[in-house]
Amino acid sequence: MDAEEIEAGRSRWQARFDGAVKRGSEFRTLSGLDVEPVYGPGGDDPRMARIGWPGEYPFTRGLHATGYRGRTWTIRQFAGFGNARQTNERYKMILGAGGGGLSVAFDMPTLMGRDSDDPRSLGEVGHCGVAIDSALDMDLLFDGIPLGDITTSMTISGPAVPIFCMYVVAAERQGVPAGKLNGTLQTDIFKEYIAQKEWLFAPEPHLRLIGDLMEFCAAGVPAYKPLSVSGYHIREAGSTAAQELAFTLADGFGYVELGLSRGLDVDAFAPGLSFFFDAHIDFFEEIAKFRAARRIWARWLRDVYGARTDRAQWLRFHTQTAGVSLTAQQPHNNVVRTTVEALAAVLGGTNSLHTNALDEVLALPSEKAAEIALRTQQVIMEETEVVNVADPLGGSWYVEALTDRLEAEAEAIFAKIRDMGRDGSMTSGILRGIEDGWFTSEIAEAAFDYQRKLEKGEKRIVGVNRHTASVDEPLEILRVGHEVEREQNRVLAARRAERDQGAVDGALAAMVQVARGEGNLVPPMLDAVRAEATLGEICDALRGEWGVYSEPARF
Ligand SMILES: C[C@H](C(=O)O)C(=O)SCCNC(=O)CCNC(=O)[C@H](O)C(C)(C)COP(=O)(O)OP(=O)(O)OC[C@H]1O[C@@H](n2cnc3c(N)ncnc32)[C@H](O)[C@@H]1OP(=O)(O)O
Repeated sequence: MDAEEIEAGRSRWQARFDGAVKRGSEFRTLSGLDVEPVYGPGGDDPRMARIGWPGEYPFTRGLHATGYRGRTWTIRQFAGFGNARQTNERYKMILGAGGGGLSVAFDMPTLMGRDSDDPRSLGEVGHCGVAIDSALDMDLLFDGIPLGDITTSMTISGPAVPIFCMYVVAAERQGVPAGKLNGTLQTDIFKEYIAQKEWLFAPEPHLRLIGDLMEFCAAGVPAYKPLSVSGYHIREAGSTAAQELAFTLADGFGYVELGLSRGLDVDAFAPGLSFFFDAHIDFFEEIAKFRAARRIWARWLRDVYGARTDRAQWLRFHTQTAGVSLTAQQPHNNVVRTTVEALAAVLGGTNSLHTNALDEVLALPSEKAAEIALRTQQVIMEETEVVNVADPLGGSWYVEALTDRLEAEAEAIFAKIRDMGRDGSMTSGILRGIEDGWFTSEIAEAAFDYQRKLEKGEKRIVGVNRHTASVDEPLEILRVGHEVEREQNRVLAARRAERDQGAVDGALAAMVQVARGEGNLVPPMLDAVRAEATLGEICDALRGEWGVYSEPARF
């Protein structure tokens, strides 16, 4: 790109910047030097066609001309344990301490669409997240938290749609219509088959449910993001950065194809697709990964899927620091790891961020550890001045080269996935890759390779294979007692006794009727939830219709 074109780009950026709302008017270094909102080349730079300016295609440098001068990222700490009341208290603590949004962690029975009193739930209720059995639990979870004023993320994929319905019903009971809700539901079933392994049904009925949800939200809940396409679980299962990038974006393309196959307008539904990435410990590689992700997504959405609006081309993402990088040995050092990873996410332009607690490798975070994790973000946001300049590493020879390299790696993987399918679509390739165990074995190979390097000492972790002597004291960790399960089951039994069983049975039967045919499942599911049908009952009714899915055994 020649100097004239670069100057034209700079003027477009300037006009956008001037017209946008900023958080302040003076942005300086700690010692008082004025800083520009963005930096670019002084003259000719052939890389500029790929890099561009913040706020314009291909969005390598961020979605907004103002970067974090317009708005800083959302501090969104993932939290949930015990019952809805206990978690509600933690949310109030997070919001009181400056958290900007909420993020619900559900317990294992809920994630698998089982009630707390299901025999399979024994010993798991409230352990890795909060137990939610019915809309009444959702009411308690957000008691005193106005759902019309806050964005809430809910991390659940197998039973995402019934949980969404409970959220909508809890909002209705607060007097907030569905159309006013803003937030995110994970829903990403591809990554369940690929990495996390928490599905309910075979891919086909799951994709039908997701299509129903996309359709429902595009029509009536416009600000809501019904899908958060996740690379986090893929990376945490052991993938490389390039695999995380490529598998996640490929999954995203699969959901775009799903929307298109339902006859939806890409400019209407694509803004509802958001992303979720891992921020691992290799600082520059992670920054490059985030920048490459935005660029690839914008290009594919525009050139392959025909999106015309910026919002449909935007890749918005949440980041969580890498759980797998934390160590049980010398756990206080985890604060340092998390800080470095969080800074990478911020320099990569994350829209929302969770910082892990130092004890998360041992248990769910204690209140003190959760506070330190939150304060870590606040130190970065308030003290370091990194929020003054958009994409501050843009133009770095190293970061730009890594961004290009990751993009090229991802493109090669996309081609492989497409080739695996029957019809050249990404969806067909993904489904084939799932069926053949291709994704799982690619990730396993990468994880094995890393582990071998760690054991040979080629990769180093402080406290694990380097600098192991320590004056560690045991940490006090959060324990969820079994009385939580007993109490949850007592309350559930009482609710079942009090509700109108005829209404529940009728609503479930109506929902099954739609499941058997072709209508949208969200409205009848909402009715079942309003009648106080439980999560397990709703999912069991669908299991009765669609069966369950078992992964083909592979050696
Ligand atoms: C590991 C664990 C497990 O499985 O156990 C998990 O999965 S935990 C998984 C946890 N997952 C999550 O927490 C997912 C969180 N995801 C999200 O919150 C969303 O999907 C998100 C990534 C799009 C972030 O949404 P958000 O509301 O926090 O932030 P946004 O970036 O959308 O910003 C909010 C509004 O401010 C606007 N805005 C932002 N920055 C600017 C700026 N500089 N100038 C002008 N406007 C701006 C945005 O356009 C938007 O408005 P407008 O809307 O009008 O455009």
